[in-house]
Amino acid sequence: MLEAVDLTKNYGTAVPSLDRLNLRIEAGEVFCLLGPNGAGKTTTISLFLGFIAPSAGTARIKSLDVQRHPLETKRFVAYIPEQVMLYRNLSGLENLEYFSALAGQDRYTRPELLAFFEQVGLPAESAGRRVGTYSKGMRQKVGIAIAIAKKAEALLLDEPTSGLDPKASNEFSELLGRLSRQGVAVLMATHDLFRAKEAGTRVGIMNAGRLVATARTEDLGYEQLERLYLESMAVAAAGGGVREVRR
Ligand SMILES: Nc1ncnc2c1ncn2[C@@H]1O[C@H](COP(=O)(O)OP(=O)(O)OP(=O)(O)O)[C@@H](O)[C@H]1O
Repeated sequence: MLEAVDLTKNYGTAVPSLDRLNLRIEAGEVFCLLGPNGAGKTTTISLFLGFIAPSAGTARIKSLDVQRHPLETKRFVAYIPEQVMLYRNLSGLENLEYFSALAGQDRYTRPELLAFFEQVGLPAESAGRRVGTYSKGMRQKVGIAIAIAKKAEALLLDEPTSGLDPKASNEFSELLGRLSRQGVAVLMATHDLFRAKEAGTRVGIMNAGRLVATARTEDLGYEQLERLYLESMAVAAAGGGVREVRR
């Protein structure tokens, strides 16, 4: 569903920002990308979104090369950054209507739009309110509602829960779980090991542009994940392949 084959981005620096990433995320998986600042997480997401072109290798969505099929692949994918970009002066419902229409969906009726709102746990009372009055957690939920309305088959998220309180963050993770159970492939970059363990089906740890370890979250306790993360920093410095941790 989401596939990186030897995906590389080099801005002309000594160390590539992304160095031969090989990764496959199937429909229904939530893959959490962990790693320190500058590891290459946002670069990976930007390549899948076609915001930047790879120096080598391929990013594919539903087997289509993102570079060769920019319009088709954009239709399949939804993106939720740290701050979901919405029109502050439009209501939540108007934003939802606008962005789903932009994604090529037929116009939804008001009850249909309200149903998307309800699905993501946004109170019906807020639907007609200006987004400028929403909390961050509410705006992130509008982002998920847009992904659902857009019928996205892949969801890319870059630190979507940063700055959310634990309850909002937990609700957000539950929504991701629900989307994945409906067959959406999810790739989420995060610094939050706890959230990755809770929300993810798999984790990948990056450092200095390289994917250095992967594991299924069901195979690791939180403390083991933290240990793997810390060990991965040393492994990256020493070089080598991807460490796949299995129970
Ligand atoms: N336009 C650019 N020109 C040059 N270098 C860049 C550019 N964009 C990113 N980089 C470099 O690529 C590397 C990877 O950056 P990236 O933003 O992917 O890291 P990240 O893992 O998302 O970090 P963070 O956790 O801080 O968001 C960094 O060293 C960064 O400085």
